[in-house]
Amino acid sequence: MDNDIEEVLYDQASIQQAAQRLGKQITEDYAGERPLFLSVLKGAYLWTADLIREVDLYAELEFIKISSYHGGVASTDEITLVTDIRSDVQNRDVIILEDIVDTGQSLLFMKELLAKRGARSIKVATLLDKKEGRKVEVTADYIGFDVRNQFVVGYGLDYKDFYRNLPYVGILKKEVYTK
Ligand SMILES: O=P(O)(O)OC[C@H]1O[C@H](OP(=O)(O)OP(=O)(O)O)[C@H](O)[C@@H]1O
Ligand code: HPA
Repeated sequence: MDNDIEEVLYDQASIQQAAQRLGKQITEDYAGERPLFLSVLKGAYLWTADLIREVDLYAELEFIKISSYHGGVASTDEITLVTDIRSDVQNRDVIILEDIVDTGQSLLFMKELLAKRGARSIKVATLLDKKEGRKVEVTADYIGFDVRNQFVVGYGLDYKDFYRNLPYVGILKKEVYTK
């Protein structure tokens, strides 16, 4: 798998540091509150595990699964809710956990869904923010790293459902997805 990677951008140690930085920030910002962390599967599973352990709050964790990509590098405008949560988000302070915000369409979908269900506040903690990729206007509140407009994989992020288990985030070689 390593041979398919052009460049390693963030190794496990830097991701750990980002989780510590954001976890501390969230702990301060939500002092005395009981936020609901909503992790967006599949991509956010590793980042969720890292970040949540750096948060010193009575926090709940839920997982939701949506799908925006059809296994390739190009995005689609269609987002589908694959697996919903059971808990009630009404009047809750929700923190969405994402691995990456790219076009912003997945995040917008999530924010609209939570707003419709009556969440009291909605914030977003993402490992990666690819601002140049935006097709819709949406912002993240807690950002691990800003990435350039390149296709990245690893640490939860996939290409055709592979590479999620790489212990770092890296740029996928172009020839891998153009061949
Ligand atoms: O900002 P966007 O362009 O919408 O892209 C970001 C979303 O795309 C990826 O999920 P994907 O739908 O590929 O599912 P996955 O998490 O199961 O890989 C990623 O995990 C984000 O949720
Ligand atoms: O760069 C990316 N890599 C993997 N999945 C993604 N989903 C949106 N952007 C990306």
